[in-house]
Order: sequence, then C-alpha cells, then structure tokens
Amino acid sequence: MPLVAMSEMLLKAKAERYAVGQYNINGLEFAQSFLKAANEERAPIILAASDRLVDYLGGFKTIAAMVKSLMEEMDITVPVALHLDHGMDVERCKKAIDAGFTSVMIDGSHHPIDVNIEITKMVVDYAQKIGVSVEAEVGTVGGTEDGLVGGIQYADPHDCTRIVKETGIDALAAALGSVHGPYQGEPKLGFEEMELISNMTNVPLVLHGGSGIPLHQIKKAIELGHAKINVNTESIQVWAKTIREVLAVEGTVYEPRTIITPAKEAIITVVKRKMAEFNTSGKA
Ligand SMILES: O=C(O)C[C@@H](O)[C@H](O)C(=O)COP(=O)(O)O
Ligand SMILES: [Zn+2]
Repeated sequence: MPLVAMSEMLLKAKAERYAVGQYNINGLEFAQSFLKAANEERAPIILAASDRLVDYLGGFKTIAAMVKSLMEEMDITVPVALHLDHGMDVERCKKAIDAGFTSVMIDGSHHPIDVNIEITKMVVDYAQKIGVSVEAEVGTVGGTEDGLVGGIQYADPHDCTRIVKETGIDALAAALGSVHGPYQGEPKLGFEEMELISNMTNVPLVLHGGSGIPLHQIKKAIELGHAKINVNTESIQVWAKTIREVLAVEGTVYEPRTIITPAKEAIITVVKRKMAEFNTSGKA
C-alpha cells in the first residue's frame, strides 16, 4: 500500500471522534515497531521525522526510502502517512515533499502571526497541488521546541482563525497548555479555549506533547476536535529503560540485536496502548 497524505485520515478521525497517533522515528527499529503495531491493531498511523533529527537519521531521502521499503517488506496494509514534524523553514518542507513525504508541518509559531501565515501559505501552495497535507502551529508548546526550552504560550483564537482561512492548512496545532517531554505535575490543558478554537476554525486539531497526558484529558481533547496526537517521549523513554534493564541483567552482552529486540517489543506495547486510548484501533 502506498503512503497516503494525512488530510483524509484526519477528517475521518475528527468525524468519528478518534485521533490518529503521530509517532516519531528515532531510528530503524522505531519505524519497524510503529508499523508492526499499526498493522496488528488495524490502525491508521502517522510516522514522523522531526526536522531537528532529519540529518541524524540520514536525510529526507533515506527516511522516505526506509519507510516505503519497510511497508513493502512488512506487507503493511493500513493507511500510513509520512510526516515532517516541526519543519524549520519553507525550503526544508519542500525538500521533504520532493523526497516523498506525504505530509509536512511548517512550524512558524516563533514568528509574528503575519510571518507565520506568509510562510505557511508558501508551503501550502507547494504541497497541496501535489496532494501533500500541511500542518501549522500557533502559540508555544511548553518544554523543548526546536532545541529551545520555552514556556507555554496559549494560541490566540483570532490568529488560529486567520491562519486556517488565509492558508487552507489541513491541520492546526494550537498550543493550549501541553508540553514537549515529561510533564512536571498534572498537565492542565485549556479546554475552554480548545472548544472555542475548534468551533471557530472547524479544522482537525493536533495535540503536541501527547506523552504523559491522563486518559480523561486525552478523551476530552478528542471530543473537542483533536484528530492527531503526537507521541515521542513515551517511545524513547521505554526504549532507554528497556536497554538499561537488558544491559544490567546481561552485563557482558554486546550484540545489538540481543540488546535492541526487547526495546522494540516495548515500543510496540506502548504504541498499541496509545492506539487503544486514542480509539484508533480497528479504524483502518
Ligand atoms: O521531539 C520532537 O522533536 C518531536 C516532538 O516535538 C513531537 O512533535 C511531540 O509533540 C511529541 O510530544 P511528547 O512525546 O509529549 O514529547
Ligand atoms: Zn511537537
């Protein structure tokens, strides 16, 4: 099955009140684990490369080729989108699209809203005529973003409406209290603002910082229009924890396959749990 864009996936998810998970690739074993979980759960899935890691992962073409080959070799029969996460500028979004990514996020959230809209529109004009979907961000997700540690800044509903109407994006990441990386204490999402923005924009919303949010808040975010939830921290935490455990128990082991295979299994377990929580299982 070829890669698909995420626009249709997200419209269906929003209409049927579930959210498609975006899982970030940190290496070959992550991509394998995500695809296996999706196929076994019969769940649509978004595999993402965060722009800050694209060079580390071998570049746009390597990532696209890896995901496409794995889908063929693993006989993946559920819808899969390949997404550029936190795309740093217009040129990098274009490079991802040229390499075969089916979806891109242009993260202009650190610019004034007029500049954010201008660069987002440039990406939309390039992407949508060839069927690639586009996500934009307004406001600031807390924690680490683009390598910078920052505080939460709520998305302005008026800015959200403008960016949707003036650019024609497929999905909007409106920052409303979520945090990248581990939360300090209970997450406090701005549900009143979420409802307002969802009603005003009527576009599928994206929840960044989706790791570590209690299930009742996840359910409410989905009810209020979130159709995509991003997960990275929980995958990399379970990967690191499992590898530490293997090395502690088998102190002299050195073969990568022996060390990494249990970590792959642990990632699959986490992703399958997310698919159940986001109500994505069985939706493919
Ligand atoms: O770490 C990255 O570069 C990707 C993340 O920003 C991703 O977009 C995301 O929102 C993951 O959230 P988390 O798992 O709660 O950290
Ligand atoms: Zn993010």
